[in-house]
Amino acid sequence: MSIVLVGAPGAGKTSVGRRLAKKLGMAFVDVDERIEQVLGKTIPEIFADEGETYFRQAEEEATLELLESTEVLSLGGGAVMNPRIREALKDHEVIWLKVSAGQASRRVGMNTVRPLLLGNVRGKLIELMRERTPLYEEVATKVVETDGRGSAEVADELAAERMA
Ligand SMILES: Nc1ncnc2c1ncn2[C@@H]1O[C@H](COP(=O)(O)OP(=O)(O)O)[C@@H](O)[C@H]1O
Ligand SMILES: O=C(O)C1=C[C@@H](OP(=O)(O)O)[C@@H](O)[C@H](O)C1
Ligand SMILES: [Mg+2]
Repeated sequence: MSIVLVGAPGAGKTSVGRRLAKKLGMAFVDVDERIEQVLGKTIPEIFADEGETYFRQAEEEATLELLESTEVLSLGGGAVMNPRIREALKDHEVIWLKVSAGQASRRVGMNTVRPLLLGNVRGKLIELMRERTPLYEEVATKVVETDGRGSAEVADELAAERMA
């Protein structure tokens, strides 16, 4: 059973997952980073060259495989849209890092690393969250509020609970 981090872009999945795994002495993989390694391209390049449908297929394959083999796994924000991924998550500990659209947009800022947010970052986050919040809720076995808290604090709290 893996520890899996889900939530909107900017929730802190990548940063909290990495720190949590380090504290617990467990292996960590970020699905987006794995996809970038395997395809030899960045996420924005994959979206630009191959399109979102291709990315989602690569995401499904990587996520389902890593769920079987990784101790701590950070998913991409849109992975929960996939019913096969939601089904596979039933066998794991799934931590939903909750964040407001305001905080998430401040965290991800204007950078171009997230192609789906290009243009109006806050508006697009609100839209994504409206669609995905019920799905994060559905798959989560634990919910952690991250607004107003640093990623290190969130990770340290999760690690402490786990080691208690
Ligand atoms: N709790 C937090 N408070 C403030 N900044 C954060 C927090 N969690 C993450 N960040 C910052 O927000 C940005 C996005 O974090 P990241 O871990 O990539 O999120 P995700 O993988 O959920 O999209 C990074 O620059 C990270 O340092
Ligand atoms: O919300 C999404 O659909 C996406 C979120 C990104 O991951 P983060 O949530 O780690 O930013 C990445 O998988 C891709 O850009 C698509
Ligand atoms: Mg991430």
